[in-house]
Amino acid sequence: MTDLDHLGWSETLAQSFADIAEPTHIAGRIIAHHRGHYELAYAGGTIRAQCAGRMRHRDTDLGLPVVGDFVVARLEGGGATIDAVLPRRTKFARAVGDLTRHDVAKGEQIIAANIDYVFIVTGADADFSTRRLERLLGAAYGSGAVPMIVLTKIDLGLAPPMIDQLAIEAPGVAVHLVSNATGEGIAALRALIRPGETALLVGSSGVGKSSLVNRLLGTDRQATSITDENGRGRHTTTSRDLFALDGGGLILDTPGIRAITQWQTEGLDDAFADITTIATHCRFSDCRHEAEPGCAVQAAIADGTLEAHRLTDYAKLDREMAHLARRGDKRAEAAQRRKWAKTTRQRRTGDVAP
Ligand SMILES: Nc1nc2c(ncn2[C@@H]2O[C@H](COP(=O)(O)OP(=O)(O)OP(=O)(O)O)[C@@H](O)[C@H]2O)c(=O)[nH]1
Ligand SMILES: [Zn+2]
Repeated sequence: MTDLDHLGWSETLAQSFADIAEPTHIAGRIIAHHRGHYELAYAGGTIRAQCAGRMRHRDTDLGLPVVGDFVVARLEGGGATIDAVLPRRTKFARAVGDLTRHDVAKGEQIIAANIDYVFIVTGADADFSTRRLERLLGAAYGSGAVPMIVLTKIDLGLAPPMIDQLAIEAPGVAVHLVSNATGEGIAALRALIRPGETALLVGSSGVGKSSLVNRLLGTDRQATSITDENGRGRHTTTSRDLFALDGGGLILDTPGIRAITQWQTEGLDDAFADITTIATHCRFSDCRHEAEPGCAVQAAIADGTLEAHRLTDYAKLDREMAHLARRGDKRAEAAQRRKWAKTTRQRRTGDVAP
């Protein structure tokens, strides 16, 4: 991964670079973001990089670099110093309530940039969470990239209503069937990502994202990111989240994205912890708490342990969130979530609204 074209470099980027770069500058793409530094791929290889001090202390429009960003940097002292982030074509973001960190601009935290596809990975053998799918679709549409659903583990069988359900929940979204165990569908998926294009993987823990990355690469990336010195595994400094595929496409699988399913229900599930806790006892995992048999939430209302208005509020929020997620309006969704979290907090503690 040393050629800029193979990293997704374009005419537009070249123009933006030419507009601001000085003769000592190089262009590169962020392939990993660690606690105190970045890994930068550029024409000369891969190098450890840090942001220039003035970038960290000034509020730029683009904020600090994220994985997938193209940046303007200077090589110095065996490393690189990043002076600017080039304009992002697409950005995958999560809304945040806490704006104290300076990588947070305009109420959203950008997790990955310049992606072309969002692969929503889910196991074909298990039921998926409608709400999670809606959130992921919303975030994907909000990013500007094209969402696609990747059903893994088809060697274990396809949950029969899955395809019909997806047609309803994710209309118009392409569904790809793969098996990381047998390799079925992998070549087709790899061919879909054209040279220079980047696909971001999202999905819950255990759905097979790591296995999918390894399959797409045709090698075990763990073996490439860990050195075995003295028989003990040790992470090297060259770990990366962005991988180049044989066909010229790129895939992005970042730890930041892995936390996504937690934040997506964050706030909401906190505000309605009473209901979500009780709901774990519902007979059906996708229980809507309406008239389903074995609904623990309805039972709790019937025996007086849960007030009926809690469920009414929850259902209303759920409908609104689903609507916003369908519209792909990430910001409105976040505002709505904050509003609800606040209202329910006030209701529960008896505070008076300001
Ligand atoms: N049968 C079968 N098993 C699979 C397939 N893909 C993944 N698995 C298994 O599912 C488990 C989880 O796979 P991972 O690739 O670690 O899942 P992940 O999404 O990366 O999970 P996290 O690292 O927790 O985010 C492992 O035991 C895999 O061997 C598949 O297509 N078929
Ligand atoms: Zn229920």
